[in-house]
Amino acid sequence: MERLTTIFQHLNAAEQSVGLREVASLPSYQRKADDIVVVSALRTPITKAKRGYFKDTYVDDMLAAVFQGVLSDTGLSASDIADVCVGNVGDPKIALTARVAQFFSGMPETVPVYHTNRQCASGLQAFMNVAGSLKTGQCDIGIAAGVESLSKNPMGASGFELNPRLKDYPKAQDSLLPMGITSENVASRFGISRRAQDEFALASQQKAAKAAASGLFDAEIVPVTTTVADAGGQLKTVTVSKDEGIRPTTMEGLAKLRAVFKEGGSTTAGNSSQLSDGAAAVVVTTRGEAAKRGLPVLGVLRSFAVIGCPPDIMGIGPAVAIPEALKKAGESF
Ligand SMILES: CC(=O)SCCNC(=O)CCNC(=O)[C@H](O)C(C)(C)COP(=O)(O)OP(=O)(O)OC[C@H]1O[C@@H](n2cnc3c(N)ncnc32)[C@H](O)[C@@H]1OP(=O)(O)O
Repeated sequence: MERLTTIFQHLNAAEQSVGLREVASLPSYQRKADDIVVVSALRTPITKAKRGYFKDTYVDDMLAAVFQGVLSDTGLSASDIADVCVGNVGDPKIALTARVAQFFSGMPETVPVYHTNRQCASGLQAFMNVAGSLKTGQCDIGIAAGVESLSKNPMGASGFELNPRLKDYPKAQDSLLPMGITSENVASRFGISRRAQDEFALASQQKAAKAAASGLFDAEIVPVTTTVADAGGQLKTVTVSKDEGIRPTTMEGLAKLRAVFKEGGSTTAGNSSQLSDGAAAVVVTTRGEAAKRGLPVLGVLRSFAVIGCPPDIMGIGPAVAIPEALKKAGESF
């Protein structure tokens, strides 16, 4: 009993230290030793593809930076990590890249690494894969990561042979649509005006600028030292520690931008998600293991849901899946 009380005190202390008390006070919230928790979460800065500081950086270098970051943040030995899963969409060599990154980061060969692809949610799926391994007792501590370099691996359905039978399957054809067109489809199908999109973009820029100016991102960003070629092809060494997508933005400035994907459309460079390069990683374990090792609980897995949606409006995915995830967690909104 005394041991249980001590563990419970550890659990409380860990959560209070990261301000999870409000969540912990929800009626449906019960702490259990086998809860899946995040004890470290770090990312590289997010840079502009093709023109940003990571345009010449290899995918494995970005991944290695976040692997090293979370290992040093937790103080865990690399051999404590029982499994690593990397979410990625665009790198055709990700199976090799992920293994290379592991060695760059100093993790020994005994740590297995694999990858998963659930499109834009690949990093989240990597987290769920590690959570599943923890739940089935395959491992005690794992790393879930995500990485994408649109500089090195541009998006698009070019460069491979398409099955001619696609023409008979409209939804299969829709799966090849560029994200910008799916954005136009969402806007017209759900009546989302250009103004509403620009207002959202402005609010997003303002929130990001405020958070960056007050240093809120600093603790989650791993500065990355890399090389970048200038306009003349000359390589220089830089240490990148800031996101590149945040820029001074006004409604007037946004209103001047033309639609990029469709004549008369409403998706512009200002209200689109930027083409980016970057990586992120979390250390995932159980609440009991975190308490044993004195690691802080930064987040707790309450539920997860995956639901497919029409591919020509794929951007609505979260609107379909989040209610289901909340239902599974016993919450509503
Ligand atoms: C891993 C991932 O990144 S997945 C997500 C990828 N996102 C998508 O697929 C969504 C679709 N988006 C896209 O394809 C691209 O963002 C595009 C094609 C719309 C725009 O790409 P780019 O031309 O590279 O955009 P870029 O950021 O350079 O902006 C172009 C111009 O628009 C203007 N602009 C962009 N944002 C703003 C803003 N907030 N306010 C005012 N002007 C702006 C600027 O004039 C800018 O030129 P500048 O950089 O010289 O100032």
